[in-house]
Amino acid sequence: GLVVSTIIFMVATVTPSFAQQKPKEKIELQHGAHRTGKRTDADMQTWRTYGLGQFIHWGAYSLLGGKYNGEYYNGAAEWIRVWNKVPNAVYDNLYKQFNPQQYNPTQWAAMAKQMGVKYLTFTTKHHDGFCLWPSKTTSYTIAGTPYKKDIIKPLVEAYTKAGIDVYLYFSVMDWSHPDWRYDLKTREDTIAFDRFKKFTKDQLTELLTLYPETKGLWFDGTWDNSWKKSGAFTDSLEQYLKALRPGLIIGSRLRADDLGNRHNDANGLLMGDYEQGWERKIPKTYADVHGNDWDCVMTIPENGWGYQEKWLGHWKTSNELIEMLAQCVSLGGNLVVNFGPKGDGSFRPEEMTAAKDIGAWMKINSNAIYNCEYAGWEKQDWGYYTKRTGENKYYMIVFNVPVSGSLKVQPPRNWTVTKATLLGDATKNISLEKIDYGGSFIHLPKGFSTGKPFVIELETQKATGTGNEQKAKT
Ligand SMILES: C[C@@H]1O/C(=N\OC(=O)Nc2ccccc2)[C@@H](O)[C@H](O)[C@@H]1O
Repeated sequence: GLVVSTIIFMVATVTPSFAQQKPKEKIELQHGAHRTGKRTDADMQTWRTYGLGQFIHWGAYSLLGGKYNGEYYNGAAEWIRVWNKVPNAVYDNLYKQFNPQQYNPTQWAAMAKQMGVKYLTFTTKHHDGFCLWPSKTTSYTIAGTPYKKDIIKPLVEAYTKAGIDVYLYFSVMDWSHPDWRYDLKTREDTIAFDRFKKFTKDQLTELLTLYPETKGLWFDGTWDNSWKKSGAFTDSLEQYLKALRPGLIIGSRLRADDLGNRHNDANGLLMGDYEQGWERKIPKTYADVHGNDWDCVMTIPENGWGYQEKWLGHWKTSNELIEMLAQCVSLGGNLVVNFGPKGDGSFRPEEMTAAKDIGAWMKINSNAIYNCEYAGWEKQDWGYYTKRTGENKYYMIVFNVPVSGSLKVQPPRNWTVTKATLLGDATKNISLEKIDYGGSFIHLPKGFSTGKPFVIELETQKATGTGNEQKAKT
């Protein structure tokens, strides 16, 4: 009776209630994240302004285009070497036919410039190990092909000259190297993989030395246990590369922490300058972004990054790609659209059309994409908001016009919209009707339709007065 209830009372008062429980203990890590929050330096600020990027996957796999002996591989074309119908010896000798007579980096850069991309990510070496630069670390390089010449140098020069920053993709996993290991199970594995790590560091040193204009490295092929068990090495490698090239931008696919965690360390902190997990998928809400910088890399077909003669499944239309671009920028990220040139260095028509259409749209609407960030306004069904960094300027990127022809805008409390301008056709008379609580309706002219997404630029200011002044019809 009394004794028991007294004991229960005493226990209850000394045991912190669930809500008051101490935060999760921080796990001591030597090789976890060394920075919390975003990078704030100028190089990273520039990275945030890009909005739109181009990925290019090009290599020996481009010669096959996802096809061998008249049959199509139903996986990603740049992975065709793993298809049991392609003998490794056949694949590993393909490079002896690599002779892209239509390779014209100046034309590639011009197409990218017209498309409106601000950065390029280019495959220097994919999982097959074939190097598109004349590396001294292996004979499996462009120097051993009929083409002979360095692919990367003229590409970096042409894109840099066109005002497009260059980032180099590098696959750690290298199927061609005898010391590559998927896991470290024996002492021999560890000895071999130590040689492999030295080889990797040497190749990366070559890339940063030969192409000093490179703004960053896009790592891939780092999901296997061998790499997850090499946390200390991944940490020292990142520090070495950043010392070699101060300001270098490296995403979250390089590192592993002391316990083999990737992207986020055991304390949930991002290891890398931006989150690199958004591959062919886009965050749904701002919460999914966890306060990180991030970009989404996207194929135009459903999957497949290297040239594939037969695109599998659905091919994204230009409007779908533009909507993905709007979604990414509206959530504080960049969209990087992938192109897979053919073995001869030419682009397929669908990719050239996508570049042209996106470029035409960007010509009118790029103010809603470049130098923009997450707006934080209540999302509406008509599309996505972006905000110009450092200014009180907001953009509505509209994909779905309601049957009423009126677009609702609900700024945060105490803010109101003072002006609405249609980009590209300021004469189109759209009218702004103020409604309760700082909100507005933007009325589009009857029968307004551009057949493609359009942008309305909003000027805003802090609301004055009590907020119940007459609804001014402007
Ligand atoms: C950009 C793509 O990157 C890859 N792989 O990406 C991933 O492994 N993505 C991934 C893996 C685990 C979780 C989430 C994404 C490559 O295999 C592919 O050929 C292409 O180069």
